[in-house]
Amino acid sequence: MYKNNNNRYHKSQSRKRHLLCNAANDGFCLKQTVADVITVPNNKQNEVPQMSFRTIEWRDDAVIMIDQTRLPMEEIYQRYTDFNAVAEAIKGMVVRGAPAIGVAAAMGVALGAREIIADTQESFFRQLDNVCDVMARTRPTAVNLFWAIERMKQKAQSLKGSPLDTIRAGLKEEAIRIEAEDLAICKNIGKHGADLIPVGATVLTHCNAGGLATAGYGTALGVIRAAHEAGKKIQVFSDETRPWLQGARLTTWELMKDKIPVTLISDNMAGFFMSRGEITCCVVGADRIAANGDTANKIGTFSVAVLAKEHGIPFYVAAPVSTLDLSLSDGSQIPIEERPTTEVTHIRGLPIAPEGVKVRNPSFDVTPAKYITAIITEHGVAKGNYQEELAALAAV
Ligand SMILES: CSC[C@@H](O)[C@@H](O)C(=O)COP(=O)(O)O
Repeated sequence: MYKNNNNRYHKSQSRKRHLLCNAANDGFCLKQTVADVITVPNNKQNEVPQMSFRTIEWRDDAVIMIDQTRLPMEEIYQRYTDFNAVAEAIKGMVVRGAPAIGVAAAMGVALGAREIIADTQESFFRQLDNVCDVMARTRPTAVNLFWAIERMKQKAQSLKGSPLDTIRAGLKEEAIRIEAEDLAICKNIGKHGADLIPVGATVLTHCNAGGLATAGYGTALGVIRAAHEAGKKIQVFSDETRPWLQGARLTTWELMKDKIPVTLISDNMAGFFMSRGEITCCVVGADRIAANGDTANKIGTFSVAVLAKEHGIPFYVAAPVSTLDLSLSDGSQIPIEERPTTEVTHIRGLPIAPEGVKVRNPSFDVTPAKYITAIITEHGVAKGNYQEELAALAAV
């Protein structure tokens, strides 16, 4: 048995204020009424002073997430108190990016634990398993989601026998801890990766592996941020990343906010700029990395990696060790999500293809390890023998 209640905060860029809206309607802010005014990037438990936006946070027993379906046109913060709605938000890309959906799933489990009405431990744990299953069915490729759910299950098990409110409080603390750790992890990825970026480099990135895809700072963009903070005077080329346009909408938005020089290109332009010597290196994120280094990331990453190899350009993957799936010997075993065909046939509701056309929409591809110059993690950099080096980094 669960309770349900969700709200939405709207930061109108023109009016510069935040509105609390009822999320039970169809999702268009114009129809919503002003119920409250808040300052959004503000969590006393875990300040993120250097980020000008907040991807996800636990506040006042609710999960607040920036709505990534609306960026860059509107900066809207959704408020969730129901785990089913968090699951829908993950599926619907309100929150996205492997580490960020891990944090969202953990917070969803913590919300679910609060919603459970149970007389016995058995009933509580049975219902908690159901909450975890709902979270696990959201998106199949990013292993961070399953890693975070497993961590929440282990936390609950460690508190088994305690009063249910103690277990609920423990789960909330664990979810907040996962978020805080993710930010620290991204900073360390940045530290390890920045050395690989030459002074004055033009760095190509694909999709969004930034603060929006994590608890803040980012993985690939964490490396770029750290190089920028070190004064290396770099610039970024951002692939638009069809069909969902994470590069055009999100990477450009967050880099421009941070005043890191960025140029938007369409996906089919990468080879042109590489052939002219205008790209120094590539840095991308990852959704799942197999034991041999094969890496699943946003669809189109593989093509960029092949082009980079052809032009002798280093191709780096930046990811936390929670993205490693050492149970898989190679990338052929990574499950690839296929998303709705309308993401390909439509842009913002407008059709761009004939009605009824046959469509495929795999959301990720796998880049074989041979195309990857190095994998940058928070524990260090693997280059060469991924089998051994990734296992060693995971064991730190
Ligand atoms: C730090 S995020 C790494 C990856 O999750 C990212 O590159 C990516 O592919 C995101 O895909 P998305 O479908 O937007 O969730």
